[in-house]
Amino acid sequence: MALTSIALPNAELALDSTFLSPAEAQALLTELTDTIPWKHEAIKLFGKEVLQPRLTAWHGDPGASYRYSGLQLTPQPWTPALQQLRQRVEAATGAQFNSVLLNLYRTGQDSMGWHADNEPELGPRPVIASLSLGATRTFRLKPRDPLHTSHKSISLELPSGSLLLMSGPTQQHWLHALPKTTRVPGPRLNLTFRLVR
Ligand SMILES: O=C(O)CCC(=O)C(=O)O
Ligand SMILES: [Fe+2]
Repeated sequence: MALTSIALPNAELALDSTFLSPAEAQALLTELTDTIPWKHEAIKLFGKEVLQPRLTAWHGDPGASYRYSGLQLTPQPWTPALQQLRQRVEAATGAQFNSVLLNLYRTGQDSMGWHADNEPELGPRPVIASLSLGATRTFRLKPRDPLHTSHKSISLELPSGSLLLMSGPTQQHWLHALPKTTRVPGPRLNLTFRLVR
């Protein structure tokens, strides 16, 4: 299959639900879960330190450092598996990436809150390629400025092996999140490939 665009005003979204075969996705899930040096980071929320509800890792080219919630993240080097994935994702999207943020949602209780990936180092129209492995989780998008749009939020199911491309004005006009679920679907690993300037 190929990337198929999803119509949404003031956004540019495309999804390939079968970018990797189920067997490839399962093998990668096992390899990355076991070999990536996962961290459980604290972030400051209203002046209070809290642990993020997920494990994370940041890999990339040496220059691709990233400022995020007051943390200066220096990337770990590409592993052979991540480097190979980067090349496949670049070939499929026609875009270039110099870093990848990995998120491991251990259970349905791990999650990510509403945000846009709009840090200045990503530039004005960031291209972000998001690869999902493991349990299918619901990815939600809602308008950033609900008072000036009649558009409702949308939900996308992201199955194992799927590739979601967010580009153009998406980060400027929309927020996204990965809510908790009680469906207890097992672990999910997500990789977002980014270009940091
Ligand atoms: O896990 C996902 O699908 C979303 C991850 C995400 O939004 C991010 O890493 O910025
Ligand atoms: Fe994001």
